[in-house]
This record gives sequence, C-alpha cells and structure tokens, in this order.
Amino acid sequence: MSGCPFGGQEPPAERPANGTGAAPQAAGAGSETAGVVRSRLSRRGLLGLAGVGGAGAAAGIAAVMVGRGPLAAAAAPPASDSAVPFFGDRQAGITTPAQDRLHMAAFDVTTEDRAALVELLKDWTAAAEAMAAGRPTGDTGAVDGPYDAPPEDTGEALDLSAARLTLTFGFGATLFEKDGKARFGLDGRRPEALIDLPHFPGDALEPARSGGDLVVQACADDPQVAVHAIRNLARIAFGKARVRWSQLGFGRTSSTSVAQQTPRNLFGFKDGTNNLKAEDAGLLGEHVWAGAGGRPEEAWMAGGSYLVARRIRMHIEIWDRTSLREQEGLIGRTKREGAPLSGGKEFTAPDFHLAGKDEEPLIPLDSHVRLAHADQNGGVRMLRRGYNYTDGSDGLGRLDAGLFFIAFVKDPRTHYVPMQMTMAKEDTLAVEYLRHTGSGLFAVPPGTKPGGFIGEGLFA
Ligand SMILES: C=CC1=C(C)c2cc3[nH]c(cc4nc(cc5[nH]c(cc1n2)c(C)c5CCC(=O)O)C(CCC(=O)O)=C4C)c(C)c3C=C
Ligand SMILES: [Fe+2]
Repeated sequence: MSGCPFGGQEPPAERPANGTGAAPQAAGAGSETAGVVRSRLSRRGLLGLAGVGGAGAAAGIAAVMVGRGPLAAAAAPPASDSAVPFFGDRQAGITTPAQDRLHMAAFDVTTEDRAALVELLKDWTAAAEAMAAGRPTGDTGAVDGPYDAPPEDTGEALDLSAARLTLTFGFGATLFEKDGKARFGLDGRRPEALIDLPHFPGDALEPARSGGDLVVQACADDPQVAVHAIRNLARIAFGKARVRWSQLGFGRTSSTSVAQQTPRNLFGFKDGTNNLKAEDAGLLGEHVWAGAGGRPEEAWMAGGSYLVARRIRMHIEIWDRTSLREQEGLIGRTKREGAPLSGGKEFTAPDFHLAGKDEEPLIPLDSHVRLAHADQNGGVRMLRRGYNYTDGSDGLGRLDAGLFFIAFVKDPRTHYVPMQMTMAKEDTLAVEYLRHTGSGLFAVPPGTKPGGFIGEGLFA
C-alpha cells in the first residue's frame, strides 16, 4: 500500500476512516468474544494519525508540525494493544473474556427532562465507542482543543492502549419511577423482571452503596483506562446525572471463557470454575439473555440481560484463622486445585451423593458449591463476573475487603433471588464470613448499532 501510514499492514479496524471519528465495525463485531480486535495503535498513535487524510487534516497536521505536546511524535504502537468493539448485537462486557480490572459506577439522573436524558445517552454512546477503540472523548480530545478552554478529554489515558476496555450500560428501577411517580414518560416500560430486590437475611446494605438510575460497568486490563472511562462519562453527565456510588475492583474473580485460567478470590480459592462461559451459547440463551417479556412495552429488553451487583465484604481476618479443613468444607472444593471434595480435578463434576467413612457427604450439606449448584436450584445458572476489592481499612485493624459480586442473568426472579435467599439462610460461608453492604439490579439493554444509542429501544 503506497504511502500507507501503517507500514504496509492493514489499518486497524477502529481507525477513524474519515476524520469524523466514526469507526467502521470490526469483523465479527456482533460477537463479543470473536470481536477482540488486535490493534497496532495506541491512543497516542491514533491521535497522531486521526488528522491524516481526513476532514481534520489541517488541524491535525498543524498540531504535529508545531509540535504542540507529546502527541506530535506518534510512537510505534505497542503490539499488545487491543480493543473490543463497542457496537454489536449485545453489549460488550458480559461474555467478553473477563478483564483484570473493574470500575463500576451508578448514577442518579438529576434532570427530569426526557430529551436531556436521551442526549446524555447519545453523548455516552459516542464517548464509549471512542474510548473502547482507544481514542479520547470529544472531537478535540485532551490536547487538541482551544488553549483557553478545558479539554474535552481528561487525558490520563493518553499513551495507554485500549486495554480491552468494555463499557456496559444498565437502567435501574428508579429510572422508570421514583417516589411513586413515573419518570421520563417511561410509564409501563419497566420490565417486570426489574424488581425491587427483597431484603435477604443478614443484609447490611448501605443506601450510599446501593441502587442508582443508571449503571456503567467499565472493565479493562489497565486500571487507569477503566477509571478514565468512568471519569469522562461522569464529566459528560454533568448537569444531567451524578455519580451515586462507584466501586473499583483490582482482580477478576471469574473466567467467562474456557480460554481463561480460573482466578482466585480473597479467600484464596479458585472462583469461576463452574461459571457459564462465552462458548456455552445454548446455556447463555437459557440463563443469561433476556427475552422480549410478556408485554410489548418491554420488548426493548430482548437480547439484553439483568445485572446483579452486590458488594460483599469478606471477614478475611477471621477466615485467616480458620483451618484448611474447615475452609475447604465451607467452599466444598480443595484450595490447591479447586477440585470438588468428592474427588477428581478442577473441572470434574461434583458428586453430591458420595459419602465418606463417617457416611456424611464428602461435599458438606451447608457448603457453598452445593447450595449454589444448579442441581440444588431447579437447574438455574448464572454468568458471574465479579472482582476482588479492597477499600482501605475500617479503623479497627481490619481490611475492608471482599468480592464485588456481579452476575448477568436472564431473569433475577428465577435466576438470582431464590439462590441468594437459600445462601443467606443455609450457606455457612455466607452466614459467618460474608456481609452484603451494597446492592443494585439493572436492566442491561441489548447492544447498540452504529448510528444508534444506548438503550434506544426504550425511548422508541
Ligand atoms: C447468589 C449467588 C452467589 C453469590 C452471592 C456468591 C458469592 C460468593 N462466592 C464465593 C466463592 C465461590 N463461589 C463458587 C461457586 C459458585 N458461586 C455461585 C453463586 C454465588 N456466589 C455459583 C452459582 C457457583 C457455582 C456453583 C456450581 O455450579 O458448582 C466457588 C467455586 C468455584 C466456582 O465454580 O466458581 C467459589 C470458591 C465467594 C467468596 C462469594 C462471596 C464473597
Ligand atoms: Fe459463589
């Protein structure tokens, strides 16, 4: 390719083709797992090239020529750079192989104007698409705007790769109605599955860590990329929505693809072994993807999912004084390998009937995996996508640490509430070592197509 700025290689799929910032859809973009695009360009490289041959050529080239800031010298892009397409039939960040880092934020919408809410969702769509592709937000980004105005992008992701950033958006029940009053003309559009979660025994929920009209789950392999994304979405929302709560997660506690190694939670056990995986298309249809509901008013959710978020503090100091025998009995799996206590290896199916010499089942009746297993829950499964967190310490010498539990389910009434209720009552792990301090349930609409906006079907 003569004069090709990519040195004869194919340009990356997310490269702006026309200077408008509109990214062509990558091959397989409708499929989140297949859609991971290996990019050869960092944000820095993309910015340096954005002006070349496009409508913004003059400004872009001028910026390079005068050497305004470090963008002037587009460096050779890191080979590990990767981007997950934002557009697709389903939202990214559900079956996408779980990234290492999380920043999730719930927002309260502060305007009551429907048009302003739609405008926010459109602005978020544009920004999310750009950031997922490794570009800064806005037309002028962090350093190419007017010198005497605040930059459109905050800038801390300049020079960083896209880091497989995914942004997954959801709507809380309070977006539809609050204090008995319908909002935004959305009367009747609240899906029946978007329930108010019941109080579970032992819940110690803090209002400031619970609920929210909107939620954004930002996952990336680089924490700064995830934080940059939430920060810029919050900034764009100024005057229309404000952050109600947010949560950082520093390590994934699940695998969502068979290609991933099972990570460990803060109890030191492998977590995610028997999770639903992206490769289980049939099971995802059965347990994760929402249908059109019973009424035409909720058909906008077809192909979406429901996100359950629970901030679960783990009493790790007590756990750390518990014997290995006791720990394994509470989980129902071995700590070293993650194998079921009935024998075998990590992925061997547990045998809940097999008894030991004392005639007691090898996997205790009150163990976590027994109570969470589909066999004990009417065949129900979920796609877990949680993260380890630490939020400092509590002044009593204990770390405020735990698991930020995230699950995507087809219907929380059947796929979450009964299991959580059983655990809250019978799971010794939950009763003695866990404390739920935050909670949220959100309707996650299907994916967005180029030219559309997040949750468009709800406002149609
Ligand atoms: C209501 C759903 C669940 C909550 C809340 C939950 C919290 C929680 N779990 C662990 C540790 C492990 N969980 C494991 C398996 C597992 N957990 C759930 C559901 C909830 N967990 C399910 C559906 C399953 C799969 C059960 C099965 O089919 O076998 C495991 C074992 C490894 C694995 O399969 O992932 C561990 C370990 C903690 C620490 C925790 C709250 C802090
Ligand atoms: Fe669990």
